Amino acid sequence: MTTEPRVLAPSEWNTWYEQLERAFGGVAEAPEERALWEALTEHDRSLGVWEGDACVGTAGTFSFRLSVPGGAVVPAAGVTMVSVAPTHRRRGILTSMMRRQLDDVRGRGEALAVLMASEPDIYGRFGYGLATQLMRAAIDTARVRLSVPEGTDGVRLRLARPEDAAEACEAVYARSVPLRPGMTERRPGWERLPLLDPPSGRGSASPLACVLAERDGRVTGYALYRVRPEWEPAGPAGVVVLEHLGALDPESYAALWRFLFEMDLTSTIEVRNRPVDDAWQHLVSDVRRCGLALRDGLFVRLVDVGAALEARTYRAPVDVVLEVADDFCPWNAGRWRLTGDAEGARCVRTGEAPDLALSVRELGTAYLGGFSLASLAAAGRVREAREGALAAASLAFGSAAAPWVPHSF
Ligand SMILES: CC(=O)SCCNC(=O)CCNC(=O)[C@H](O)C(C)(C)COP(=O)(O)OP(=O)(O)OC[C@H]1O[C@@H](n2cnc3c(N)ncnc32)[C@H](O)[C@@H]1OP(=O)(O)O
Repeated sequence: MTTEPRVLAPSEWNTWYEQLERAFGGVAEAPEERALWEALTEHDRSLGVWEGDACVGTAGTFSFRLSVPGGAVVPAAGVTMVSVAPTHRRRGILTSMMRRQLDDVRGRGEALAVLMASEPDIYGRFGYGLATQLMRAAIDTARVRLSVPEGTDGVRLRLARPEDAAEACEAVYARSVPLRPGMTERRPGWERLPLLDPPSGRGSASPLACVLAERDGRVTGYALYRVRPEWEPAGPAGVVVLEHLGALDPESYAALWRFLFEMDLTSTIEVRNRPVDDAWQHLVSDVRRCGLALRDGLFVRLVDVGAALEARTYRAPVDVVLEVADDFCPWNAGRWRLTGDAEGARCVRTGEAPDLALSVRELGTAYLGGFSLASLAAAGRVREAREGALAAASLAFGSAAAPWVPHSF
């Protein structure tokens, strides 16, 4: 008999995780990767559905702190490790876990839940909206030239072992978090994620390598990368695979990219996950030869509409009444008056006439400023009831930097 989801006991973790691995195809993760996810699992926030001793459903939650427009870093439930046994699919087990999980998140007073989806089609029904995109690229460095700003030559580059450089890289990362919505503060243990480098995950590429940018003896940027040597009849055609890059100023940023561009015996940089507004696009001579591609990134769900809309700031003054539909979390449904600007915001229940009507999913999509309310309205997903309200709110919800999540979870 299938029971309701219940909280995971630490001793059950192996059985629970085996169910997750099976649902993803049954290929066992490398021991070091498994060990890291075990260490990061928050047992008291992880749910299992059991049939006797057999685990048939899993869902985890990480206690993230997420950057939102305006620079505040706020609690957010990071939904993860979701699976249902192939023998038990499509009979409502995921729905029961989503129900319990969102009730728990609400009980903890977290206004946001976020996730990265294995398939984008799954989570809209639970009120999650696609809020960020990530950029991929394959840059033809044999044809594309890079122009760097003045001062770049003053940046010193130094190779380091990734483990030895981790503390300095993390310090750069930490300073970037409030500057870009969607980034998460790294809680203890998470600094190991960018260093994860199991041989089975490298393909024919090298182990992870690290280059540091330094100015006046201070680390001002880093890149974690691999090299995949390849040879063609006409000569070398190696690939630089960029895993992570962070920099505190334009010169350090450009010096790191120049390093990647000029690597001997390579002619491509493979970019796996960068923000859509990443600045290297303005340094290259021919963006068309950079093989740009977009993919869905973070999905956001407002668990408490009022608290979530008050947690961020707004690029322009806004005063708007939102009529929100929310079937899965009905405590959010109804009218909210949002007033705010770049300094702060208030969002309270109201009985006034609505200016915009939308579902909580659209609010999630617009929340980090990565997609505009105007584009959602053009798709018929936001309805304007007062002329001018859409343009004003759309402007206010924007973000100076495109929201982005630097890693999967
Ligand atoms: C954040 C993360 O961890 S993402 C990882 C998600 N996990 C995976 O992709 C692993 C492989 N897949 C699975 O384990 C399962 O198929 C799950 C978890 C995706 C779905 O579990 P189920 O218990 O079958 O879902 P459930 O029966 O509750 O379905 C609820 C609704 O979602 C729909 N649905 C479920 N899975 C999918 C899917 N992959 N694509 C589209 N719709 C889906 C169902 O059709 C159903 O729709 P309805 O309400 O209109 O009838």
